[in-house]
Amino acid sequence: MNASARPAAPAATPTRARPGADAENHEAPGTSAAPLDPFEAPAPKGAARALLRTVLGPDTRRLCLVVLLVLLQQAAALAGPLLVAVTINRAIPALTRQDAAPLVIVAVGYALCVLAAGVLQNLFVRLSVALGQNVLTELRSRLFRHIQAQGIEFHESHAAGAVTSRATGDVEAVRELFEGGINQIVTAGVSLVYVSAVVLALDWQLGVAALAALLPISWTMRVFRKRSLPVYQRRSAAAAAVAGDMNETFAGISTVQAFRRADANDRRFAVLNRHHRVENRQAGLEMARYVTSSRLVANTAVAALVLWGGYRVASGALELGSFAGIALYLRDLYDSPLQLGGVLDTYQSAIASLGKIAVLLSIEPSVVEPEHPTPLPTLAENCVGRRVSYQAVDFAYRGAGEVLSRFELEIPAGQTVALIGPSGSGKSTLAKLLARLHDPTAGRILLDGVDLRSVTNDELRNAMVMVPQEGFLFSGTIAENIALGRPDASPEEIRRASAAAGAHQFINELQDGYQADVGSRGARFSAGQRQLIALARVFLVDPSIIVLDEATSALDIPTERALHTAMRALLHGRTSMIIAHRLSTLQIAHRVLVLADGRIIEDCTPADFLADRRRWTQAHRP
Ligand SMILES: Nc1ncnc2c1ncn2[C@@H]1O[C@H](COP(=O)(O)OP(=O)(O)OP(=O)(O)O)[C@@H](O)[C@H]1O
Repeated sequence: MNASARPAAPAATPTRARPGADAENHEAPGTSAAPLDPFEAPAPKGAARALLRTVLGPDTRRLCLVVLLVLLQQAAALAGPLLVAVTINRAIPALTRQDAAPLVIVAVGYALCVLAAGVLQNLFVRLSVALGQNVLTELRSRLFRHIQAQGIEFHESHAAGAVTSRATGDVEAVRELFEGGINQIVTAGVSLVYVSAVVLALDWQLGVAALAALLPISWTMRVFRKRSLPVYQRRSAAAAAVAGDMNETFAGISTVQAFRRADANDRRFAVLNRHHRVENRQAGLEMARYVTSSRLVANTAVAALVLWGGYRVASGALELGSFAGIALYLRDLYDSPLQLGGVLDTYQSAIASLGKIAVLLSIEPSVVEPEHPTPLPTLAENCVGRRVSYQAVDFAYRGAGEVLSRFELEIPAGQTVALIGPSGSGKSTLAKLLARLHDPTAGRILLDGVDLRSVTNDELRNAMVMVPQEGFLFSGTIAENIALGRPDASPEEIRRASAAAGAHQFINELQDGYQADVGSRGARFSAGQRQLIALARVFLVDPSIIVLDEATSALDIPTERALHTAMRALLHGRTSMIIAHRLSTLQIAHRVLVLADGRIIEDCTPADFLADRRRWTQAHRP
């Protein structure tokens, strides 16, 4: 359903309905009853990490190398305070005894450490960026393939924007983690272990006290993690709702403007946008609370340790150098968890996003490739059509009532059937089942005796083409658009197909002919021209079965005539099902089926049907 056609208050998809409604009712989003839609389901525990493991799988060796580099880099980078301790405890007393060697060794060691830390850091960043890019590329490819493989049901029931947001916005959150977050997490983790060991080695008593202060710091971190995960999940859903609303509105901008929906849309968008702001602020507040409380604990601990350490030096229990080294290390020690907390924001966001990506990737397509395919019988000579049989077909859309019940229909090979009937009578459902955009809930549909579910996608692609009502043109040239179903077609084949469809003349009159750019969604062509291009596509594929949803837009008489001539030529000998929106189209058909409430109420010839034109009006009465 289009944004513009939808009433302002309740939204069509759960993604959008929830945030809007929540913002108005001041309820916590996500606290309502569990959603039926798997797309909206919370990620199962561990799903995000499991997904990360599978995408990181091929890069395990590179990952090990990154870890090794971090270990070495941190050892070099954190050597400074240890060298200060050695300088005070050993090198300076040696110098007072005229022995400069220890001081020179410490100075050279320090310089080497600084150099090594820089070089290793550079290598580590390069490797981890490459690793991150591999993960992101793999995630995007998986998502694109998976979303594209979903049945039409999935796409009809989810706002394109919400799906796109998961494929772009959520991947973006993972990108942030890989482009800095992981660096910091790994560095902070390694530094924590390393500094703890050195501090304990310098003075175990002061070391134990310093480490004990890590407990309250890590407790504040755990509280933050627990509180922030749902906040980040809600923020991510709110962002998806905003993206979804924008996407849908702009996709249907002509209807928005035709129905003067701009103000109503502004109001609805304002609700979603406010909700997004509230969730964003909430996430920011969580972060601020964490930073303040953990810093307070850390600074109090440093003050207490310096006091006790100073007292131990004065009493001779601790060397001055060791005390200085520990004091210098305290900053690194307490900064590590604080730093970890800082990047936890990125980490939590990324894990929430990975969870949502994992949920999307776990949704099984409603129409799947057969495990044990059956090939379609070879067509007899001079026969281009195939026999179609609907046998005891039941069908219901997800979450909706039954549309077809024990539906039976036989279409002999080569017959053109026109479907007519009031809106909602099941014409499109019947056509979509034949094109295998959905599978029957029960019963089966056969092509020359073979169940559609047993035919491979490759074979089906060549055997059947569905021409939707709106001839959608993709960005690119006209030639590329005509060759959509057969990208390997030669320019001559493309020209012949468009000539057969009656499109050659107007294409030829364009400045760049077949190389003309179609522009945004083919807006530069009339509805009739787009239909002719759509028919040319079908000529090129040369299928045995055609399912055609006739365009409803009014065409002028010459274009309609051209379209009918093209359709007559295209359908000749093939089995076809046309959802007829024009009385004149019935003349192309061999048979007319009148549907009502998912049943055939009349099965007759066009001549019989047309004998009484009033029946057309009756058949189309909603
Ligand atoms: N995606 C969907 N989800 C749920 N119900 C649907 C969906 N698509 C169609 N329906 C319902 O199935 C029934 C048959 O719809 P269908 O689109 O097949 O009718 P139609 O005869 O083609 O109508 P129209 O001429 O208006 O296109 C209707 O009650 C409709 O509301």
